Amino acid sequence: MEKHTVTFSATVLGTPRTGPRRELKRAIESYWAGTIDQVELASIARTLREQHLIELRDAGLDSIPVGTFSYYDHVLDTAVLLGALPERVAGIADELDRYFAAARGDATVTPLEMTKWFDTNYHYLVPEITPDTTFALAPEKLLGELAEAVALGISARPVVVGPITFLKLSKAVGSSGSGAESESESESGSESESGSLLDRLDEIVPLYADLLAQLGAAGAEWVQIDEPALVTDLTAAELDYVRSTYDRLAAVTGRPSILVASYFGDLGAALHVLAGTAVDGIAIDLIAGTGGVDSLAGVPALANKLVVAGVVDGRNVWRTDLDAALSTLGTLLGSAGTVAVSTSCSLLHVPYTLDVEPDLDDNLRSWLAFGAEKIAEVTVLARALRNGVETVSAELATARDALANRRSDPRLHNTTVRARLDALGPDSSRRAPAAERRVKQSERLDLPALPTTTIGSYPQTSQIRIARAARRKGEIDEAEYVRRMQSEIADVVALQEKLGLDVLVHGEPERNDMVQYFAEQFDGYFATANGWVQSYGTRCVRPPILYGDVVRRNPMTVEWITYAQSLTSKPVKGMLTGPVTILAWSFVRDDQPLPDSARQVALAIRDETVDLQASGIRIVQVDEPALRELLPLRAADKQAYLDWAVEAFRLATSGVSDATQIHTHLCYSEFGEVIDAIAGLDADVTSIEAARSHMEVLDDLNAVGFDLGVGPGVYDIHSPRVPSIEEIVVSLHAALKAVPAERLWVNPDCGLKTRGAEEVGASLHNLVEAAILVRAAL
Ligand SMILES: Nc1nc2c(c(=O)[nH]1)N[C@@H](CNc1ccc(C(=O)N[C@@H](CCC(=O)N[C@@H](CCC(=O)N[C@@H](CCC(=O)O)C(=O)O)C(=O)O)C(=O)O)cc1)CN2
Ligand code: MET
Ligand SMILES: [Zn+2]
Repeated sequence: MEKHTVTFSATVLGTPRTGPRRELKRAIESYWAGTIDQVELASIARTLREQHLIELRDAGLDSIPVGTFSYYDHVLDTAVLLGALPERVAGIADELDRYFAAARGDATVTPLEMTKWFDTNYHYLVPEITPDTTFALAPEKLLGELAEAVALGISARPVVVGPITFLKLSKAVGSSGSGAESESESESGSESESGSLLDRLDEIVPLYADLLAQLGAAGAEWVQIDEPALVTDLTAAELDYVRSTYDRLAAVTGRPSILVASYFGDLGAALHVLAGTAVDGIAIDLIAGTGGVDSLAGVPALANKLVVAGVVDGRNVWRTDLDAALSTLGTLLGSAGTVAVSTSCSLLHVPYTLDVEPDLDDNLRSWLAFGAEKIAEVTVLARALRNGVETVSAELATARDALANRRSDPRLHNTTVRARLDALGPDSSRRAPAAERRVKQSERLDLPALPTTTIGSYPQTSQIRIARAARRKGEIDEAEYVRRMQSEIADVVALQEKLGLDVLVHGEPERNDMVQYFAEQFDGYFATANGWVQSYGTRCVRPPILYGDVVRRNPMTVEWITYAQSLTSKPVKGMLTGPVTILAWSFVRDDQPLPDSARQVALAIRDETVDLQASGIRIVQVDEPALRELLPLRAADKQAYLDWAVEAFRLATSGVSDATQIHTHLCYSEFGEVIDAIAGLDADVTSIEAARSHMEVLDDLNAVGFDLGVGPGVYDIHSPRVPSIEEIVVSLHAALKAVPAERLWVNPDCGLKTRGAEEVGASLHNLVEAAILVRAAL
């Protein structure tokens, strides 16, 4: 390290930001609704930031990340920092409204595309870079947040998304002025097109250099440059870009010390490259990384750097094994110049604190650590390094006891479930050939060509949420709650009948969330009361905690679906969430392999499909929107994942007879790398997000010989815009070029729960009319 460097010992790479009680979410939504103004919003946001900074300092961190606050998304913030918002929002004079227009669109502007942040359930906005993009530094937000912290006397470390990651996550679009809609060639965004964008480093690295100098002048001792893209497979040319970029940034005069933060996996070859530059520190994820601490010993250049050791899991909720972490840190001291203790990644992905979870039993509580508890673990470990292990012996003993308590808990092993899974042979997850199933199903269902349907949810109105909140508080009893939900179901069924849809749904009003709803009904799962985690923008989820063997206590959906079916002679689809998605959107066990957990969840879902069938339900949809999300970041690990993921889905869906039609639904992703797996699911009908990708997914499916039913989404439900009949007709004709009419279904892109009732009625009306027109012309 350079001699001026002041080092630190305890930090985290980032923190949650929506507010411990979702205060920021509520404030932003109030601003959108026009009930508060910008001044009030800014003041709420500032108070939240300042309280949080003080908490982090008082907890004992001696370097505190700033600039990680966001009104919507940190990648969008980086686009603003670099002056790279799309041309189509440039005309919006107000800065904040321009920002929100880029994030969410408005009456005239399509928003940036949203996609998954690496293998997490957080979504970022994909910056669009055109040949005409002229980058320009806009550091006010970051400098402002730094100044707030400095004024509080806090040792603040500004955080920015790094230049390599920024360009790798951005998408190249044709030319300025054109919206995302017209950019078919680069719709697959980030990954495939990224090579070409790295040649724009020459334009943005000077801005980062300027930023570093300004941060140094404003009093920052350290800056954290996040480069999670470095844990993905990089070509030799890309590694050269890493080298030249950080050589250039390290050469900036008056800069703070530079910490390059990697997370979500191993740096691999990029570690040697980074270590060979003059950056001062590297943050290493010692949880997700499989190379482990020993691989660092072979990097002599680390001996003059600060290694920020991610030994506390930033993405899962288990209490840290402090003895194991200390041993890792001990090994690391042999290869690094200096060691600081940290979380493995930003705490964005975990809830704020266990303190607001009244329903946890003492045992389970003792096994867990949310944000605040993880910060405490970091400081204990840092104290052990600084002052000796004996100074934290009480904390180590508590951790040891909790771990022992967890290991011996009977809830971790259910012999019935394990015996049932052991008894299943490989044939238990195979159905009869698709062609045989098709014959039996079409006799039973008697559907027209191009059947119309929806993906499951209808608008989650405030009426619905108020009823659920009232039930939670005991203000209404179960019978009244059921009555209100049934009345919602009856409305949704009546609406679908009126619109003339062919396959109906019950609308999912009773579900707080498509994963949490099921987790609440499984043994082995704990659903939090306040464990909110940002999913995108102001939308949050409460990932449930899988801690033991999974047992379905009772049928979970049968009464709701059969009620809906009792109201109509048209088929109503049973609606379930698949095992991969249930796990992807949960905090999962770390004491057994994920595929083992997947089989347990799959068995529970399989039992539900069988019960639905026995109650007269003819179609069951098992959603797997997160299939792509869990795909490992490195090519070498992908196939093994896809194998167990497909197997789990098939286990969940092969308990029914040939005449029961299995649907699945996939969304939120680019499907290129998982196309074979989609075919492998062997679902009779697959509805898939396609509206924003111009139906290209259909050609990809054809390329792998897919010959089952498919419903490419014909309009984008992420926008309030009502699609016209004509444009849906155009979509359907495009689909018919790739898929014969016998296999084609007509449906939206995804569920309708975030939409308003009026636009849903109008959109579905147009969808049905379009299907009738195209059908007539077949
Ligand atoms: N787990 C998960 N991950 C996912 C998705 C998903 O559906 N689930 N979809 C994608 C992301 N899309 C998402 C779309 C919508 C929401 C969403 O609407 N979230 C809601 C919360 C949903 C929820 O849990 N609702 C509960 C609790 C609602 C609530 O806040 N109630 C109030 C009281 C009632 C009120 O005033 O509205 C309270 O508790 O304070 C319910 O309905 O019961 C929100 O942020 O507002 C989240 C993610 C990918 N990842
Ligand atoms: N059945 C679910 C729904 O319609 C599928 C959503 S995929 C994120 O909401
Ligand atoms: Zn979906």
